[in-house]
Amino acid sequence: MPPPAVFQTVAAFSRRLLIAPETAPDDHRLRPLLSLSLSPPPPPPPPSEVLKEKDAKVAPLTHKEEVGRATWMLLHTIAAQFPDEPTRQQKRDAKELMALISRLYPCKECADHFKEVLKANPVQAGSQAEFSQWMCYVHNVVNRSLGKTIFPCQRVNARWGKLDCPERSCDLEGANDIMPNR
Ligand SMILES: Cc1cc2nc3c(=O)[nH]c(=O)nc-3n(C[C@H](O)[C@H](O)[C@H](O)COP(=O)(O)OP(=O)(O)OC[C@H]3O[C@@H](n4cnc5c(N)ncnc54)[C@H](O)[C@@H]3O)c2cc1C
Repeated sequence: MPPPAVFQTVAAFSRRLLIAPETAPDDHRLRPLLSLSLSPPPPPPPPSEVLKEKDAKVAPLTHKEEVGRATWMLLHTIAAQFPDEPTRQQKRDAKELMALISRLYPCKECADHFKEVLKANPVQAGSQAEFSQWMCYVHNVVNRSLGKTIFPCQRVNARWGKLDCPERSCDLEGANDIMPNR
């Protein structure tokens, strides 16, 4: 015998409240802990549909803002991990990295603007502190041009500190380390 109409209404309402409308029904993170559903759960979708839904959720970065945030995260993290006493090669690498970003950054107007920023502010990578302060400075130049808040560079180590890797396994070797200067 089907459940009384009042229960069906409550169950339908609870599903609408507890599961975000744009959420796929199999997204366990957003499923309610307690569902009032009286009907058995729908059968799982065929594997091909699951793939399509997952693909949609991990769509490639397409927005300028997302690419920007991801790039700044990488650049500030590289600067935070940069050796206190870099080798000549590491100093060259830092300059080359920034030059490559200014040529290959996937937003032409951003790349062109960043070339100008680099011309006016040549890379300073004589030490970890110098490189991370320089990175903060040029990020602020971009922030200013976009009307964004200026970041206080004295707080850059608090925002982008050394990675917490076991036994400092993320640290790069520098001129001061066992490996000789390249
Ligand atoms: C090289 C480069 C050039 C770009 N040029 C352009 C452009 O010309 N036009 C455009 O529209 N977009 C450009 N972008 C993207 C833009 O800078 C932002 O990344 C994007 O708009 C998203 O901004 P956001 O406010 O989320 O934070 P973001 O600016 O991406 O910053 C990410 C996080 O870094 C921290 N942060 C902010 N400022 C600093 C700083 N000075 N030092 C250290 N940490 C800081 C904050 O915690 C912030 O949340 C560029 C990105 C890069 C990497």
